[in-house]
Amino acid sequence: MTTKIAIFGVGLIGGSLALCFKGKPDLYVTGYTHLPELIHTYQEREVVDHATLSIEEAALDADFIFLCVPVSLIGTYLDKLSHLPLKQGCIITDVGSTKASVIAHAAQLNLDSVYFIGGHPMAGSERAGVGAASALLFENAYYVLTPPENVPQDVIDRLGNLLEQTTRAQIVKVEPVMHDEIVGAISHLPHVIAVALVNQIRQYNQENPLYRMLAAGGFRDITRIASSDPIVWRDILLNNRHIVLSLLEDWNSGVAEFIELLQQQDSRGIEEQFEKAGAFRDQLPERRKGMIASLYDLYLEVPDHPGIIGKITTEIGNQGINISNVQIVESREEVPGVMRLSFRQEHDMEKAKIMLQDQQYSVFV
Ligand SMILES: NC(=O)C1=CN([C@@H]2O[C@H](COP(=O)(O)OP(=O)(O)OC[C@H]3O[C@@H](n4cnc5c(N)ncnc54)[C@H](O)[C@@H]3O)[C@@H](O)[C@H]2O)C=CC1
Ligand SMILES: O=C(O)C(=O)Cc1ccc(O)cc1
Repeated sequence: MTTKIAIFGVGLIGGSLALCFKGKPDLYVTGYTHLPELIHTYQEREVVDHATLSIEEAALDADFIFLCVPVSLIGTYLDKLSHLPLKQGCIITDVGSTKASVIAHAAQLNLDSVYFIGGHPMAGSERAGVGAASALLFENAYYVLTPPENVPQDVIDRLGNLLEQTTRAQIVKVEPVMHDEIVGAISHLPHVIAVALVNQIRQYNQENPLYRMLAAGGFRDITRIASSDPIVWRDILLNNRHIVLSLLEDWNSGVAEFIELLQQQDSRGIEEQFEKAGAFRDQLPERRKGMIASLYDLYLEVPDHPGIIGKITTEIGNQGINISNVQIVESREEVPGVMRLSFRQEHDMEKAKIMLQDQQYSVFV
């Protein structure tokens, strides 16, 4: 029997889930959008089996409904769905980056013979929209579920099994408030810091453009998440503001401690800060996808020939290897330029490296 899945908001996360479900035996995916112009985009990109502007058409016969809209809209769609005669046993879930307020909202609704289970795939990227969606996004990542106590285990398993089998993520159950505290610290706080840091440098750069010119790999890497979607992040930060505010106070204390160490020229104290941080960081799991995604970079020397960038990227594309980003780090006349190719998957980077080395390029990881 066909299992019908409705996705509300086929953007980065909704589109990636749709790509995980679509084409699997006995799964049929309908994408709902509020924007007529997106219907064509969904169809052209073949992310869903069917696209619709009608909430009823998407929801009424669905076995699973995934709410993949910005956090401030999850409650709005839950309200709308709660007034519809949904299929008995239907599981509604969301992918929002905060959980406590969504769970509290759902608990107040009169959901008759349907279930709500909060969800949060702990993987993503700084990009937004269906164009950035990928079936591989959640592979080897954690996928948090926050089921309310009154949801039977076999219902939780139904959602967990669907997700594990299609996304290849690992399901973990976490209590919603604890989820928001931990995710606040490992994801929301780093996003605020990255944005504040980039804006600090942006101001210096207005006086002197050498700042941007000289900002190389390290700065770019630690600030990648500052390019995240403003609407999605406005919603996340406002929704989790009490936790983020408390984390920012702790951050201020950490900065004040550093100021003091520098004012006192406390050499040992500065060393200790690096030692403690390094020891903790070295214990982070290496191979698993974390909240903040890695990019795998390859560098290669390229002669300054017209068309060379197109040639290299096309050859890599022809091998079915996905490039996430391309940048020319340096290119001057008479001097070979250095091209940086970034990949989301380590195995893509490895495949590209071997292919380029076979073609006699100088390649560095
Ligand atoms: N960006 C990331 O890496 C991650 C995001 N999330 C969560 O996933 C959710 C979606 O975020 P993304 O996919 O990143 O954003 P996105 O911007 O790529 O997708 C949002 C989708 O919502 C749709 N949408 C916007 N307003 C709407 C409305 N009024 N009615 C119906 N649809 C509407 C958009 O058309 C788009 O398809 C958010 O709740 C976010 O917190 C969760 C994990 C990772
Ligand atoms: O770009 C990155 O690495 C992220 O941090 C992606 C991300 C954004 C929001 C989430 O709730 C989870 C993951």
